[in-house]
Amino acid sequence: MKKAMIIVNPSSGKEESLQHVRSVEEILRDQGYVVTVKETAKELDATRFCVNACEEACDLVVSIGGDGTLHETINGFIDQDHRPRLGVIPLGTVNDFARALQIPLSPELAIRTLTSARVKNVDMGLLNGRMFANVVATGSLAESLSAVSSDDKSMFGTFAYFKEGMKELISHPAHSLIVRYDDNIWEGKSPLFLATLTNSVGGFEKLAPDAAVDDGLLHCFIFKNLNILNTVTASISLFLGNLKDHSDIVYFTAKHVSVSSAEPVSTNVDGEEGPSLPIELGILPRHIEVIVPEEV
Ligand SMILES: Nc1ncnc2c1ncn2[C@@H]1O[C@H](COP(=O)(O)OP(=O)(O)OP(=O)(O)O)[C@@H](O)[C@H]1O
Repeated sequence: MKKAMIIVNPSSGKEESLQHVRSVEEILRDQGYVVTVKETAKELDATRFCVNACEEACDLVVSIGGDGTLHETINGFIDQDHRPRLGVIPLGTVNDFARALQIPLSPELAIRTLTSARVKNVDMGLLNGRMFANVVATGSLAESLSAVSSDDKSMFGTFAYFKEGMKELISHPAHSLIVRYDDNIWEGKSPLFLATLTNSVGGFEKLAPDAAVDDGLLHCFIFKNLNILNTVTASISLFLGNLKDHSDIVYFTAKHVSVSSAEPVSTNVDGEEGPSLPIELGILPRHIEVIVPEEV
């Protein structure tokens, strides 16, 4: 008998997740799964539930929520010999992981994807021993992203991050960062360092068009001291998909990266507040099997 666990965050996005649980249950039962539903009530519940799913040898875990719920869910896979296949129903405000895997952002279509026979083995990032699915950001601009309120996210979606970022850029100086990668070192002032596994960051699907979910690489961007003027040109590059070629951006790929600073600097991991610097980043190539839509 196949076993599936649904992990649902009722607070994600526009707080509509619970409406979709019944349809997910039905579609899984039709496929012969015995289904358990676990509703999160607080931080790290999704991780505990996913640990249980691994220990109970579930075949499938379905995460219903945003990138934060997904981040907590995948961290339940750490050190597990048995890792269930993952299904994703994106109900957050940004949903970078779903965007990167072409999982539909419409809940009804995403739920239908659970019948797909196609799976993809997807890289997971490591940050100080914990996993991440999309992106790590650090610097003053990243700090402002953690400060985006739930109300703003529900009201403005991706634009809430853009709005907060522009505000921060005008009011706060860059931090001194030291970025070490492979045999290289970059030192200087930067308002933002990003390490992404996926093309989509903060809902901008063209931020890192070269980042394939299974290429075993961290795609890194160091924003050099941005001002109002070059922010405009960087924004244009962002929309055109060639940010990595902008003269005020340092771009590289690596398997190991460390970032430190003499100043206290926090991070944003998969859209939620992360640990303070220093951080050590690594990669677990093709670590998790995710259900993705059939090829069209
Ligand atoms: N019942 C709950 N009430 C409030 N917060 C919760 C609850 N359950 C889990 N959480 C927390 O909510 C956080 C955010 O969830 P999630 O990312 O899914 O939604 P979101 O912030 O609306 O979406 P996005 O990350 O796409 O902006 C999770 O990191 C988790 O710790």
